[in-house]
Order: sequence, then C-alpha cells, then structure tokens
Amino acid sequence: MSDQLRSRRALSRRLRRFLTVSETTDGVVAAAPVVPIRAMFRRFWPYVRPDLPVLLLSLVFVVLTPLAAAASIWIFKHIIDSAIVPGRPSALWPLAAALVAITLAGGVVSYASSSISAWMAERFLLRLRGGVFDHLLGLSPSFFERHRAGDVVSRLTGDIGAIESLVLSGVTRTISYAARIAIFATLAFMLRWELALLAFVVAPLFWLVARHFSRQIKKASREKRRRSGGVSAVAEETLAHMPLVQAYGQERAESSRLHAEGLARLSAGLASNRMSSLYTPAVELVEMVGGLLVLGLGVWELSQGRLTVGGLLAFVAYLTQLYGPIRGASRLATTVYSASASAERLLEVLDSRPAVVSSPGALAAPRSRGAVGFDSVSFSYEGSSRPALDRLSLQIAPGEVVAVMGQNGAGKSTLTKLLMRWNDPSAGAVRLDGVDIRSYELASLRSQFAVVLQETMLFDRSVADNILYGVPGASRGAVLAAAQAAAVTDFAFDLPSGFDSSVGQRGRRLSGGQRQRVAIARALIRQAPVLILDEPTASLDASTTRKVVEPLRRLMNGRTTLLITHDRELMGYADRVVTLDGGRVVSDSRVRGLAS
Ligand SMILES: Nc1ncnc2c1ncn2[C@@H]1O[C@H](COP(=O)(O)OP(=O)(O)OP(=O)(O)O)[C@@H](O)[C@H]1O
Repeated sequence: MSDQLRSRRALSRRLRRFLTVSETTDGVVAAAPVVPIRAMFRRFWPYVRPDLPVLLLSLVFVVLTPLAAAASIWIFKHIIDSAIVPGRPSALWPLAAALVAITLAGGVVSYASSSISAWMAERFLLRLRGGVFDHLLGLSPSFFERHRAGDVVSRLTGDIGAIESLVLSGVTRTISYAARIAIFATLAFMLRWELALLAFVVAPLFWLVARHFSRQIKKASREKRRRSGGVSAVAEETLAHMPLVQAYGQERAESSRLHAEGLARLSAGLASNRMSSLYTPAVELVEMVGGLLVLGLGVWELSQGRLTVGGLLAFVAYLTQLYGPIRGASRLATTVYSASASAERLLEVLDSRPAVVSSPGALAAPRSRGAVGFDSVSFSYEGSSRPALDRLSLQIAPGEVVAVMGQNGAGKSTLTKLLMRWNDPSAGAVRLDGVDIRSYELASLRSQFAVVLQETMLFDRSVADNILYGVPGASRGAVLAAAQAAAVTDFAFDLPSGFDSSVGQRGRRLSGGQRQRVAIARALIRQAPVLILDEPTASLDASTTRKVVEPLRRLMNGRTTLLITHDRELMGYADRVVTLDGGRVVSDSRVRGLAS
C-alpha cells in the first residue's frame, strides 16, 4: 500500500471519528434497553392528558404568533411600496399605527403562549416524577438489589427533566414550526411561486444533515445519561459508607472510581457538544445556499420588472421566517433524540414489575390470630441453581415465639421474605390463620407484621417521627408508651431537643443500641399480631445487647414471633428452637420460654 493511500485512509478514519460518536459498555451502570421514539410518546402521553384542554389552547396561541409576524411583514411591504418608494409620508401613518397594534397583539399572544407552556411543563414534570416515584415504591427488593440508589435518583431528577422536552415542548414546538412553515410557505408562494419553489430545493439537504446528527446526538446522550447515573451511583455509595471508606483508607480508590465515571461522562458530554456545534454551522450552510439561490433569481426578476423592491424584501423576510422553523424543526429532532436517551432510562424503571402483586379479587386480611404456617415451601432466587428453601414445613401457633437458627445461607431470612410476600414460593404455600397469604391484598397482609432487622433503618427525622412510622397518626401518649417500653426514654430526654431531636442520616447521631431501641419502639407501637425479628442484636456488642433484650422481650410478649438469632440470651425467651440447613428444617425442639 502506498504511503499516500495509507495517510488518506488514516485521515478518513480520523474524520469519521470526528463526525461520529462511539458508545462504551463498561462503567458501573448498564445501558437501558432501546425504545423507539413513537413508543416513548405513547408511554408518556398519559402524563400530558390531564392538561389536554390547556395544551389545545396553547396550540391556538402557537398558531397566532406567526400570523402576527406574517401580518407585520405584509404591512412592511406596503410601507415600502406605498410610502417609501413613491415618497408619500401621508400613506405611512395608518400603516405604522397598524404595525404597532399588531406588534402589541403579537406580544400579548407570545407572553400568554410561553406562560401556558411553562405551566404545563412544570405540571407534567410533577406528575411524571410522582408517577415514577410511586412506581418505585411498589417494586420488590430485588429491583433495588440490581440498581444502585444513586443511579435511580439520577433517573428521578436529571432524566425526568429531559423528557419534558421530548413530550410536551416537543409537541408544541412541532406544531409551532409546522404552522410557521405552512403560513410563510403559503405567503411566499402567493408572492412569487417560482422563487418559493427554489427555496424548497434545499429541503432534502436539511433532512440529511438532521438525520446524521440526530443519530450521533442520541448515541452521545445515551452515554452521557448512563455515565451521569454512574457518577451519582459511585458518589451515593461512597457517601453512604464513609466510615468504611475512611477506616480502610480507600479514599483514593473511591476518588478514582468517581473520576473514571466522570471522565467517561466528560468525553460523552464533549462528543454531544461537538455534534450539536457541528450541526448548527452545517444547517446554516444549507440555509445560506438556499437563500443565495433565491436572492439571485429575485434580483433577476427585479431587473426584469416582475417584482417590486418591497416585494423582494418581503419575500426575503418570509424566507428568513421560513428557514427559522425549518432549522428549528431539525434542531428539535436532535433535542428529541437526546431526550429519548433519558426516556429509555425511565421506561426501564417503569417497565420493571414487582415480583409480587395483589392477585385480582384479593381480600383485605382481617386482624390475624397469629397462626403462621409454611407448608412444604420451596423457593429459588432468580438465577440461582440451588433452592434457598426446599420443601420446608413449619407451623407456628398464635403467640408462640420460635427461634430460627442455622448456618449462613441456610434460608432464615428467605423465610421472612416469603412471609412478608416480597417473594412468592415456587411450590407449597405460606398461610396465616390457615389461609394462603396469596389470597390477601398486599398492604393489608403486611399490616399484620412488625419487623426489627439487624440493620436498623431510621429516617433523618426526629425520634418521635421515627417511632410514629409504625402507626402514622398515633397519639403522643402512644409514642411515649412505646418509647418507655422500648427503653428509648432512658436516652431520648437527654438529647438536645428530647423526642424532637433529629437522629441524623440512618440514625447516625445515635449509638447502635439506641437506634435498635427506637426500631423496637416503632415495632411496638404497631401492635401487630406477628413479629419478625431478623438478628436484632447481631450488630450490637454484649453490653448493648443487654440493654435491648428486655425491650425485645416486652415486644415479643403475647405475639407470634419469628425470631432469627444466634444470641443465647434472646433464644432463652423462645418457646421452640428450629434449626435450618440447606433450606430445610433439620431440628425442631420445644424449650422452656415465655410460654412456660
Ligand atoms: N437477593 C438474593 N438473590 C440471590 N440469592 C440470594 C438472595 N438472598 C439470599 N440469597 C441466597 O439464598 C440462600 C439463603 O439466603 P438467606 O439470606 O435466607 O440465608 P440466611 O440463613 O438468612 O443467612 P444469614 O445467616 O447469613 O443471614 C443463600 O444461598 C443466599 O446466597
């Protein structure tokens, strides 16, 4: 191969790289599935529908605005031809007054139009954000195991904002451009059809340029949104685990992780910017060619006396008004394509289905007596070859405290997930008072349980509010009674604002034992018939454990309790001890406990 050929190939490779965008597949957040634009409109349209009458009104304004502009140009033509060229000032004043009136009316219409658009856009965002958040609230824990919190937040904030430009302003701008093109094209044809036809010769060129750049912009936007999710995911995960990061000296490693995602976002951002920046001059070039062709023919027609000066100027003005929306429409295509990258990320969330939903015709669960039964229950997690529960049978009588033991991975927590119906068994049935829990409506089923988990989950609200989470709207007296029984009163009164002191993010302003006592008070106030305790003392040291054992005992008293624990002292309060291994019950023995 000759040197000349090689360098020409290298140059064309470089040019192709400059004019196109490449997507990557690495990074902490995976790309969302591709969705066609038409399907996106169909999916997001319901969020627009409640404001449909207002949208239609705004479309009237959208059409009125270019009509006002067209009228001004028409009057301007008459000013030139009837007042300026013949030198007749008397003809000027009525035309000038009409021009002022039309400009004023145009201003009012344009103000009303943009105010209505902003109002609709904000309401659309409010509805969409609320809808996506509500959908998230119904998803199973498995969704949150697969998606990082930071990335989900980035979809709820950044991506939602971008979709408005796809759906709402997309529709109004399309109609506005279509109206402008129709109005000015008609006027241009009426004025001089040969010139107008020439102006349209460049239309396919516009389309070709828009098609190339919109594709590239979509690719760059997909990469940019995915990497933005990655940046948020790394930041959220690091911030949530700060003590761990610092204790293990991983600050630099986390900083490089963030930097790597940020760098990838930067290059995607630059690529997107490069495409948009190349697009504008490319379109302007096409526009210039069209404009010059028309002007050339126009000047020739003027010299032949077939066109007046005012006519030519009005024609050029119409042409400028015509190219504006054509250029806008092609730019809109790029906005829509870049927003579609965000839409795909949101649709991935909206298309995720909870592992479990209330079955049609499900009944509201009545207050349970507390008889819990697992009848030959089997369950495997998605993608796992080994069953987490294997034909497990276990009957718990009302008020009975059953301690569940077993090695790591024996299936203890899975038992509680099936009881709460985060997952359904693949075989067998879980029963409450003898009724298969699948026949109950989900929320009413879950209201039968109170849970205390190993990892205490507290909101960054006051101590009182965290307890109230068990029964929103409970009285202050009930909160205090629960706090007393859970020994929260031992420390809460010493906090700066007592019960109204904020506990900090994830309850970090409290000690481990204090956090767990707030969680016990939250479970206590719920007065649920069935209690699920999943290693409630596992994260506590011996002396702290002693402080929560008594509150836990009060909590278990008289309630059916599934108590997963390795703590000998806590186990002493059980009526039965059941041991699991490989997802099956391998021993079940009655011991002396509360019931005795
Ligand atoms: N979300 C999940 N996805 C896939 N597999 C899972 C999931 N949760 C648990 N498993 C698997 O299911 C099996 C049972 O897990 P489970 O959490 O019920 O055990 P466990 O007895 O509670 O263990 P530990 O005492 O360590 O908490 C294990 O093999 C575990 O790896």
